[in-house]
Amino acid sequence: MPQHSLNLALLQMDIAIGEPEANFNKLENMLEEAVTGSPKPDVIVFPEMWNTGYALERIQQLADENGERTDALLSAFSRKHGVNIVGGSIAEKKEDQIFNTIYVYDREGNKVADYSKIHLFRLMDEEKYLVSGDKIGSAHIDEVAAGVMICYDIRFPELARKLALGGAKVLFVPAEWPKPRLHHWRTLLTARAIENQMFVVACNRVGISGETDFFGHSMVIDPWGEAIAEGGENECIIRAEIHLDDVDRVRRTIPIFEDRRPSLY
Ligand SMILES: O=C(O)CCC(=O)C(=O)O
Repeated sequence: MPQHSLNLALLQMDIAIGEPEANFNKLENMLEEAVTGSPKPDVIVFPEMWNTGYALERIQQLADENGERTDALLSAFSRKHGVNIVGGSIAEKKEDQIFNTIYVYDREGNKVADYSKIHLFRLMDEEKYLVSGDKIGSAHIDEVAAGVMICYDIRFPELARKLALGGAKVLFVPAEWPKPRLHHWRTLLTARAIENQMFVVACNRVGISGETDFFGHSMVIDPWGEAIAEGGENECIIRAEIHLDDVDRVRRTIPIFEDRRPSLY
């Protein structure tokens, strides 16, 4: 029987650019804080590229080789604390290729899904240093069907729709989304929630890296488009409880999935 509610903890962290050691330490501290605080989370989420930040010119040296260090930490932590993890994303090195990849863990420490960002963000030169993934990301978290995507991916409504049509009721979005585009961030996340009648759980970073200033504003948005939690611009843990029945209720109220006309578009 699928779980009917999930307690979430979003680690809205600052990221030290090009310093995996500092970032692993920071993450471990915030993970401890997340599981010792109340309510204990069912799912912990963190931002995009949390291990290295956008140190793209040195990414070949800095990226996690086959994700081994990340896997060791997140697998052990999720098993020890019996918690699901949507592990932000990391710079992951496979042979000489670098991917921007999310790992998802269940409460037993099993890696149940991975997803490498499929839309690389040219404004931040991602396409010059990273290789895009070639599959979409979905997972079951305590039997709840979920989709995962990364940052710029939210500008592609087809992707969220495909995940929703595949059954997803919750969409997790690790991000490093900078100023000045707060209006885009909030609007696009809210639109993905409303049009797909799903929860959107988006975890952004805070802090300044070089000339780029990240505004945080991590959000949990319900299937009616209301923000039920939103961070400010400081490092913090954002907690929220989501009730999965809300998805079915909204989908019954305005049955867009029955009213679609895919033969016409
Ligand atoms: O689409 C945007 O405005 C921001 C995207 C971004 O920063 C990213 O994908 O890393």
